[in-house]
Amino acid sequence: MERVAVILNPLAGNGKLNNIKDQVERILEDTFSEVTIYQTTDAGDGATYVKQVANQVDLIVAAGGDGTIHEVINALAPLPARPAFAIIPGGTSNDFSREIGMLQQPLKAAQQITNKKTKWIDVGQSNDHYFLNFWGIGLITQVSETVDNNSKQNMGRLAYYLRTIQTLGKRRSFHIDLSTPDYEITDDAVMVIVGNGSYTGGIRAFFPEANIEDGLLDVLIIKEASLQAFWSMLQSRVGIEDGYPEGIIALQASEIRIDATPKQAIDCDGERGSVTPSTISVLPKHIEMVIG
Ligand SMILES: Nc1ncnc2c1ncn2[C@@H]1O[C@H](COP(=O)(O)OP(=O)(O)OP(=O)(O)O)[C@@H](O)[C@H]1O
Repeated sequence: MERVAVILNPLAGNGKLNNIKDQVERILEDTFSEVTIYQTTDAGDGATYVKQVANQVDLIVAAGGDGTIHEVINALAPLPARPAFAIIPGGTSNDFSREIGMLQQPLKAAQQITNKKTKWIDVGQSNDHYFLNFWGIGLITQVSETVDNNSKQNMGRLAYYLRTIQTLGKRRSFHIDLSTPDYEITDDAVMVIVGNGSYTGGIRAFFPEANIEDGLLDVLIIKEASLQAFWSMLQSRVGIEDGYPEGIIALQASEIRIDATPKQAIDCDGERGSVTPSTISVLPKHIEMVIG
């Protein structure tokens, strides 16, 4: 692992990476023989750089918030030959960087990358979208939509959960037909979440036991009646140790087909994707990831 491309969003996290990009470069250059920093100037640049450099480097480092990570992984995952991937966290939640044990100070994360410790990790796929953390419909999409930048900067990850309280009053249930190799479920729900990693909005809220190497996705179906109990549980413990409240269906699967009536907008890792119906599958050990 010698040739490294760093795709860096200088605006991420209110510009915090912009001030330290030279230091990041120096840290990486002490270990890797070839380091090039590509700064994004607009949404979409991250994907363009991946396509340009993927077959010329051994490692792509995405430096930015979850939006940048999502863009880079979506360009990387479909390639037939994929360089290794690493993250320098620079945003608000930095969900997947937490999952793989990266320190949250960007310079410390750059230092961790020089250890070249790697792991092959699973990637989730929903139609032609890829996700590292979660796929969701229902309440979770309303939460992502209504978290504005001000709230994010002032309150960070808590913003997602404060918004959830506000959104609880506006929930609307929908009908789902969900099937996996082992289950057929027809029911009403206010939220369906499929997890690969265990972090959402910076905390291990929904899938504390998720494993990114097991070739399985975790599914949670939350019904209207169980929503308040579920929310109380998240607030009180921020993690699920003793099982889920009644009315919540939890299962694991390698492939999930889901249709919803009315159609639901899909959120992948906090970014708006397509709409249902969707086939969600896991690509087992699809990416070699540098871990902390
Ligand atoms: N220079 C840029 N100007 C405008 N948009 C950019 C630029 N670089 C990247 N983007 C886009 O901005 C979006 C948000 O970026 P990113 O997630 O890195 O930062 P953030 O919003 O500060 O982080 P977080 O979402 O964790 O709060 C991404 O979807 C990315 O494609």
